Amino acid sequence: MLSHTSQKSAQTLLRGASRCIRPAMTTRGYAEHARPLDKTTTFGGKTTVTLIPGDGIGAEVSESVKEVFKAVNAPIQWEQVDVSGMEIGDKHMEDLFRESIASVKRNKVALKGILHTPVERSGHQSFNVALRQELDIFASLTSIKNLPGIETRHKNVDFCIIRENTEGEYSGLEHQSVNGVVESLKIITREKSERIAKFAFAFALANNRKKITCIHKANIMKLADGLFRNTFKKMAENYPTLECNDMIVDNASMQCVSKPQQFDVMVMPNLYGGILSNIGAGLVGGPGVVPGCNMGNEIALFEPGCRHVGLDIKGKDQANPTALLLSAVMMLRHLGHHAHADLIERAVLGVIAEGKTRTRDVGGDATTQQFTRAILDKVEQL
Ligand SMILES: NC(=O)C1=CN([C@@H]2O[C@H](COP(=O)(O)OP(=O)(O)OC[C@H]3O[C@@H](n4cnc5c(N)ncnc54)[C@H](O)[C@@H]3O)[C@@H](O)[C@H]2O)C=CC1
Ligand SMILES: O=C(O)CCC(=O)C(=O)O
Ligand SMILES: [Mg+2]
Repeated sequence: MLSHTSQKSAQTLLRGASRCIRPAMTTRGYAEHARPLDKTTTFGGKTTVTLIPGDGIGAEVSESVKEVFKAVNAPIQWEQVDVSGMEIGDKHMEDLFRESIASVKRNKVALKGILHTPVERSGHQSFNVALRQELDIFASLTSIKNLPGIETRHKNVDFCIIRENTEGEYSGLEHQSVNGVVESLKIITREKSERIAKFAFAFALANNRKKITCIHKANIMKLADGLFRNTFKKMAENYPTLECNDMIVDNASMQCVSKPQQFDVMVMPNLYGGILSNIGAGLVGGPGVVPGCNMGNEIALFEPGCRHVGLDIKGKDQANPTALLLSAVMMLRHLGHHAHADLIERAVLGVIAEGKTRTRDVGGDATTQQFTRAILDKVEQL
């Protein structure tokens, strides 16, 4: 049984989850999450969505999404905020960051690229992480699925990574107690472990998934990951129809690259999600093809599932826009625009399956613009 206070928050969450998650009705079986649609900003049949292109390849792949949305007449009005994580300490950027948060809070739905966080500077919190914490978009979802046409070592890969998005190793609490000794705090709370476990089970049921694996390192972090794992196990008692197991993160990484078909839904603390979503992306074609989203009780923010900035190819017209396009497809489904979502998805997957026009990351030589053009042509044919 859950404690009294936890029961209360679990009940709140239950209400949130039941309205937050609707069954998938998708051609690819992507999760469809939803928040009450009446809270979106909709005028004249168009829903206003915050667009944060981000750094690196963000501008180019966002351009691709905008072109495709225009071609299919998707009922979306973009509210674009060009915030960047590159300019540390810049007052204008801090203002834009606040503006992006205000915009997402207002619109409740966003599409986002990735903001860069320089490794070498201290005293600068990642805008990506700050955004997730401030908006309390606590559940990160990455869909790892083979795309027909992209040759991979493993076939029939289809699993979802659900990652706690607001605490754990990303708490940003570090200090040097004495010179040469750094303490970095990982925060795991029962409340947030319960809400992510609850989310994962509700998600699995709503999306006709059969099995949930909790990933942890409770053999070493007995208190922190022990709490995460025990909370998951308690929650599992409420879901007798779902098969549950747990796995240490080291083994899970090995299992992922050797027998990925054993996984269906995986739930885990923050950093393990970052690592496993990257391993997962490697299984199915790389960061350019994996979509994702971040869900809160009211806000949904869609962004590429393994969150790469791509500074090295910025402005070179080489980026694969598929990850952002498929994230945008998830967003359209979230908003109930199924016909537009299906059309874009069929066009994107159709071009990939044909294999004539492919970006370099998946073995071709097409530019971002050529790949986008091929999708637009495909839309015309469908
Ligand atoms: N460095 C940062 O500022 C941030 C890093 N991260 C995380 O750190 C990890 C590694 O990040 P980085 O080293 O910055 O990786 P990165 O952004 O340099 O990406 C790695 C490689 O994948 C390629 N790539 C990524 N997306 C692509 C696309 N759509 N099309 C074609 N090629 C693409 C890049 O060009 C690059 O060669 C990731 O897991 C990411 O989630 C997350 C947010 C910010
Ligand atoms: O924002 C960052 O700099 C890193 C965040 C990260 O690793 C992630 O979003 O997966
Ligand atoms: Mg990461």
